[in-house]
Amino acid sequence: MRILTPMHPILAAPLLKTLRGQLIVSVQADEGSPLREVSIIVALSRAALAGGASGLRLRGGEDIRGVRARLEAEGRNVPIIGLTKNSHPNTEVYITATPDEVREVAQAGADVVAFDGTDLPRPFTVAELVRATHAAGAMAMADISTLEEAQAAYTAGADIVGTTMSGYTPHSPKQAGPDFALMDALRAEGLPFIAEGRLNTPELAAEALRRGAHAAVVGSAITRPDHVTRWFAEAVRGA
Ligand SMILES: CC(=O)N[C@H](C=O)[C@@H](O)[C@H](O)[C@H](O)COP(=O)(O)O
Repeated sequence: MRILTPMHPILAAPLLKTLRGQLIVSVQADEGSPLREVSIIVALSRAALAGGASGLRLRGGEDIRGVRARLEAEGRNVPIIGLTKNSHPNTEVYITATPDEVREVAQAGADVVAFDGTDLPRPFTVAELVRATHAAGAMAMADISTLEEAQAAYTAGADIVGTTMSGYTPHSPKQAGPDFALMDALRAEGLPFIAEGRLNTPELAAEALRRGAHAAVVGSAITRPDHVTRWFAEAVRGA
């Protein structure tokens, strides 16, 4: 049986309500990937929705516009979390780092803008990115790597945090699996969160929900066949 934490007031927003206990699929193709084409991102997104995803996480204005247009043509209104990556030079912060990027993502059709919510040296504060997001009419998701960053993001006005960056900042633990300790800490503090990062099996995604995640974002295991192939190839070669 699924155990969910009691509904936090912040989660009463209609969009977050529709995502409660649901799977969100991240559909991103990195530069150099054979999948780096808008039409492929659209097809992968439609496949994810056909399989039961309730929301999508997409990167860059082009992909967001492409998927939004196709879904609208089909009469479907699917929640989209949007972000940019590596758009701002000279910073370690690589997920949506500036108000301009926030606006690009929101104007392309994202309902939620995901941005870096870590303690890394950054060109704009989390509060500035929250303000830009709200001014653009979207909800603000801070991608964090620690409990302290989550607390600071909520203080700065974020609507939700994601565990996305755990394992990708120098001050968070590197691990092969999801950061369940971070999820437990967020839950213990009563902070709502979306679980994201290395939820590589259905069991791990379900476990994240049992540990109080509002929703689970899965990317690589569903939409990066090159990564999944590498997991298999390495296992086979090491056998
Ligand atoms: C750290 C970072 O850059 N994460 C990115 C954030 O959007 C994506 O590359 C990930 O695919 C996404 O977070 C989902 O995670 P996973 O692919 O592990 O299921």
